Amino acid sequence: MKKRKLCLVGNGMAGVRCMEEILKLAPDLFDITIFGREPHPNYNRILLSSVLAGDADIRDIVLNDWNWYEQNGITLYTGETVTSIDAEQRNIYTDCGRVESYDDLILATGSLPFMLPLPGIDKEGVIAFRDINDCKTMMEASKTYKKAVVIGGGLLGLEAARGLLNLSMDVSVVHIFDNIMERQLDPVASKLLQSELEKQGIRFLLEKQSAEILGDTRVTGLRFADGTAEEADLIVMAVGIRPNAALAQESGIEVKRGIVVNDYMETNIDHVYAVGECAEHRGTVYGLVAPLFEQGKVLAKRICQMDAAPYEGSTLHTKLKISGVNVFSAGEFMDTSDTRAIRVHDEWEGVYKKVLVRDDQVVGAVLFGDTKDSTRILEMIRTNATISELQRVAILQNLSSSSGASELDYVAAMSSDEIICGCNGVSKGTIVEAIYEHGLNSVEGVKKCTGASRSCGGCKPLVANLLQCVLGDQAQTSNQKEPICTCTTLSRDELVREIQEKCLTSVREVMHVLDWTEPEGCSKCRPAINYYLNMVFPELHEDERESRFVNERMHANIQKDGTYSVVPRMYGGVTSPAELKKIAEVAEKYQVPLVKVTGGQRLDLLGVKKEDLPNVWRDLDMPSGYAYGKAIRTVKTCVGSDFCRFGTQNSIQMGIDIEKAFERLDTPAKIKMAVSGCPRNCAESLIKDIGVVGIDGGWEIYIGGNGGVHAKVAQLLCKVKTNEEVMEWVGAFLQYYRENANYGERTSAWMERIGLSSIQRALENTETRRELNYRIAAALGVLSDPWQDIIQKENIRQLFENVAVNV
Ligand SMILES: Cc1cc2nc3c(=O)[nH]c(=O)nc-3n(C[C@H](O)[C@H](O)[C@H](O)COP(=O)(O)OP(=O)(O)OC[C@H]3O[C@@H](n4cnc5c(N)ncnc54)[C@H](O)[C@@H]3O)c2cc1C
Ligand SMILES: NC(=O)c1ccc[n+]([C@@H]2O[C@H](COP(=O)([O-])OP(=O)(O)OC[C@H]3O[C@@H](n4cnc5c(N)ncnc54)[C@H](O)[C@@H]3O)[C@@H](O)[C@H]2O)c1
Ligand code: SF4
Ligand code: FES
Repeated sequence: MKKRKLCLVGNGMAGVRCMEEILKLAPDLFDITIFGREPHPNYNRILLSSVLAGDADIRDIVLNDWNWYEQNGITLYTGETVTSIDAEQRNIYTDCGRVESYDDLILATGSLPFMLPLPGIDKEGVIAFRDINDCKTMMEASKTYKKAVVIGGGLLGLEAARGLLNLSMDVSVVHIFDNIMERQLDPVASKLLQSELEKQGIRFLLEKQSAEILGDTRVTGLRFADGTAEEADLIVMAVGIRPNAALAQESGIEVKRGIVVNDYMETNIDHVYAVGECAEHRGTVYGLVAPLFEQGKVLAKRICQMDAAPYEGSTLHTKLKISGVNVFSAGEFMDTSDTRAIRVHDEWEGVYKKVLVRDDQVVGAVLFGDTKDSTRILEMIRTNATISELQRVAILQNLSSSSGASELDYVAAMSSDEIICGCNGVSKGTIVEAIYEHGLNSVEGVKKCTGASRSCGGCKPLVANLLQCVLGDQAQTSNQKEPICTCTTLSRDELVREIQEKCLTSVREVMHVLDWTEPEGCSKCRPAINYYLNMVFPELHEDERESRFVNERMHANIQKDGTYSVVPRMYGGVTSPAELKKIAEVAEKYQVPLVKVTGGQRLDLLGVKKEDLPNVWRDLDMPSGYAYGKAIRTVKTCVGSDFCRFGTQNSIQMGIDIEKAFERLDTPAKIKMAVSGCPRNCAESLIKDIGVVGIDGGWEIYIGGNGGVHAKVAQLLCKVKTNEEVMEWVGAFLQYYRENANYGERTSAWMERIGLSSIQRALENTETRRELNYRIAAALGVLSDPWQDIIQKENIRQLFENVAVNV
């Protein structure tokens, strides 16, 4: 039978996904030709945010490489724009003079970024963020220029801003309303997000109407309608998108906001279909991939002349892709007169959750700080589930949050038709079936087979947990190779191995010998390499302060107003009248505006001027508390058996001993510890990286707790009888973490990745613990107090005083 001729205009995410569905259903039905304006094969546009943020490489975001087109017999024309359609003759015409006939035509031309029609818009340095080219322009600009302004505080603008910040630019976000992401978040969540992003270093200019782009040939600033202005070397416009429907309109196809389609993605012209962001369905134009992929499935069936359920529209749901910031929004998010809300707002933990209910049906949700409930709530919205009074009470108190259950418990409790991958609509049941049927044991395998995690990647941890749940130790969830940054293809383990084998002893040497693509590295890899060198060769490698983050270079925490905070070491949180007097005198002498007790039981002198730091340290004459470093921070203690009538162990002394033994030690991420004298746990040992709890006749040691944004309850590592054993196990655990975790990875995340049992297996061997303690002693042996070093050594002090503060 003669194949029908199928043409696709637009080589993007929606069109090519629809083609994949068609090839799955009827691989021999069509002779396929694809036209794409961009000079690339189909790539994952979503991950451009990750490329900009340095978390992915452009080479890794290709979805269908050149071979895929060839293997499927597809003729592909890239860098070629379709300029008109003759629907009567069924011909299309391109800017290269090509004429192509078709039997069926799919339009998937996507969107165009909206550019505000401001005077000066055509100046050099004013761009959108839509494609690989824009991404490259931003990365290039960051090498020469410092000040970026992003116009638009929506999803795209915020992800662009975070990426530019990672590229070491100063970033301001200009937003027209008082609340950012007002299309997805209610005012409470919006303000929480703004505050979190401000902490990360993004500046917000709210309720600002842009009026003019300043500069001669290149942009130098942005002027607002209120007369104020903001300096800018680069302006990124992220104020929304418009369906790219001009080609269709000029060819006589019905267009309103987008190309008008019915429930089968058919336009008003026979044999012409539209899918993706260019299409308007029942008055709605979508700008997220999940609906576009749903549309593609319906169209594929229709075009293959198979029975297809109509496309009836989608529930919108989205997550912001900024690492460390968890934001989810689905369906309705603003309270109305006929909705009632179930709300949780924990200001300590920075968690806000709101679920909107109308007539006992969940119609929307906003989650900030903890988004683990998102799949479950989305399922309720999608299926119009009615909730009982009991469910209403429990809806935000599920397994994932306060009860301390693990991520694995959470995924185990999901029902089989719950969706794991929102972008691609893949359920838990489908993945489990694929794992068994195809013998899959990795996230990559699941991705290839089911499509789960192929788009935004946000569901990867859930897929990994599901694999572990189904396969236990057989699951390969931790050893997938991930380069440490985009300057190299080397993973953390490979880098450490190369350092050891090639005996590399400086950051520069590592970059040179291991063929770094950026000769100076980036803000992600430089501190990481410095840490790995310190860890592998503590005695050989001289710490490279210029590779450290600003707080570690300054040995103090920089504050909002540019001053610093100084936290002296107070072992176990114990002080004395003499010490308190000294601190009070220093605070008075240097007019320290605020003295505060920290969460770790230390005294914090806030607001110290940079130039006063060395003198403050000299006058204090106390060791640094390392409150600024990826290092051993504090050991919090309770009153313990000496004073407390419930105490079974001397927690104060144990805390002091631990702190004295391991102070100053560099670790992949900060380490907080606590010792409680009995299971009442007054020192909150169970939310610390290491928590020690006194019991009758000994101690319990807990690991992997976290009291921050990603709260985690610590898990029991072991029970021991003596104080010496506590020191031995704590030392071994610390060194094992130092040697195996990724730089920047807290113990809680590391443990979630590799599993408690693998740590227990490694440390249960006495000989291993002995060797680990031997190596930690070597690392500790070369450390000295940094404050004293700066005071005593003139050259370091000068260096310190001249250091450029680069946040
Ligand atoms: C930085 C960024 C981050 C994003 N993050 C997310 C996210 O986290 N989650 C999410 O769901 N969505 C996200 N999106 C949105 C998502 O990428 C889009 O919804 C999706 O790519 C749209 O697919 P599409 O095929 O309709 O359009 P596109 O992917 O834009 O593809 C259309 C293609 O058609 C080509 N074309 C247009 N006209 C012609 C012509 N006349 N001839 C030939 N070729 C033509 C265009 O050059 C383009 O390559 C993000 C978008 C960006 C830019
Ligand atoms: N994580 C994700 O899901 C994700 C990430 C990036 C992009 N996207 C998608 O890409 C598309 C583009 O994103 P977007 O953020 O540009 O679109 P958007 O329409 O979601 O947001 C644009 C924002 O710009 C603001 N704005 C409008 N005019 C302005 C002006 N003159 N000055 C300042 N601010 C102004 C709006 O109030 C709005 O908040 C959307 O479809 C979005 O869903 C999604
Ligand atoms: S944890 Fe136990 S020993 Fe420590 S203060 Fe509380 S009750 Fe007393
Ligand atoms: S949720 Fe986006 S890829 Fe799975």
